Amino acid sequence: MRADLLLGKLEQHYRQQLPFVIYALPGSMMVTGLFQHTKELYSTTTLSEKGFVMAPFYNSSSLPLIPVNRSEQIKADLRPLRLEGVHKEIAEDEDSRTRHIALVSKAIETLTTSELKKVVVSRKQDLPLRSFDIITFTSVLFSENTDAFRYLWFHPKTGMWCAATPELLLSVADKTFKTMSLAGTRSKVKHGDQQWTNKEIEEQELVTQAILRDLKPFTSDIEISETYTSSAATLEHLRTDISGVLDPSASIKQVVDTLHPTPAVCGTPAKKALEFIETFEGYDRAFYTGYVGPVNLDSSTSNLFVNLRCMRLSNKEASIYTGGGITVLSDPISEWKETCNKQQTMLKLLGEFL
Ligand SMILES: C=C(O[C@@H]1C=C(C(=O)O)C=C[C@H]1O)C(=O)O
Repeated sequence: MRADLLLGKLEQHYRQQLPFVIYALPGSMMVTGLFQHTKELYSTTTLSEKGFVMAPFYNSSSLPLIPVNRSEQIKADLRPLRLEGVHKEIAEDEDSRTRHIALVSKAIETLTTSELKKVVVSRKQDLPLRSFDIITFTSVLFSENTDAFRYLWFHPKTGMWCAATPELLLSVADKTFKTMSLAGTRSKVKHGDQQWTNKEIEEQELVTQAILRDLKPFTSDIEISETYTSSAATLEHLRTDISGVLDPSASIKQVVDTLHPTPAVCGTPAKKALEFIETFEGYDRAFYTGYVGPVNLDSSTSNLFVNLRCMRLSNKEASIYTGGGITVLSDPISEWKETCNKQQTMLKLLGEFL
């Protein structure tokens, strides 16, 4: 019943172009929806309000927020409405391929001749939709990739965005925190039990070290897991879990501002990587590689995820955003393929609308 109620509310809000967000934490089919009463664009500069935040990649002091006290909150178990995605191949776009390979080659050249050690480069692919039905789409989004954090956000000022992201940026409950270092990508089917290459091991280690360095001033009792293989849809990544205690004086915003953007989505040194991205990537990442999630909800816990395996949607078009970390050991053609593989997570949700 609650599931029908939630989806009914969603359809009505979308028809009226009223802001809403629905989301589910990794491993859960319990979906929370926040349905804002008016079209106003609320924002936060401190992450101290209760609500759902949607932060862009590029530094922005004011972050879009759907506040709990301006919304109706509905929770529902979406298990009864389970719906599988439909796999549909799309043709490789030659122009995008040429452009991405040139971008990766430029990155490798810059890495060899400067102090830049890693840079994450990305692309956006626009796909026309034959039709779009928000209820079917939502059912598939929340049925697939249940290990990921899934959300669907709509605001008339930002458009509609969704993701099924495997990457936690920061979760905080009672001053204890969790985060992860996630990098290195390979296809699950192809590699089976094979070892990871040095390129991937080094690339992920760079991310772990940067996170530990950035957290040091605010934290104590840090625990670091072994680095292990973690699966995300058809892909696998290298992952290290990091947890500990936040200093009583540290605010979530302070910690997030030092972590974001991590070298998993930007590079290292961060400033140089950002300069490269701004100069050569050639498009606006908008909310891709920003962070999203509930803040100060459910007994004051916050769960922020990196906005990956995401897309922007309208009734007519989907724009899928994907990228990958480049080091001097990268191969441009493999990097192109990696972005195509990463697109599969979102493509499977679009299946019947393409
Ligand atoms: C940039 C993306 O993913 C990030 C980059 C990875 C990589 O370079 O191997 C792996 C996981 C993510 O941290 C993306 O999915 O678009």
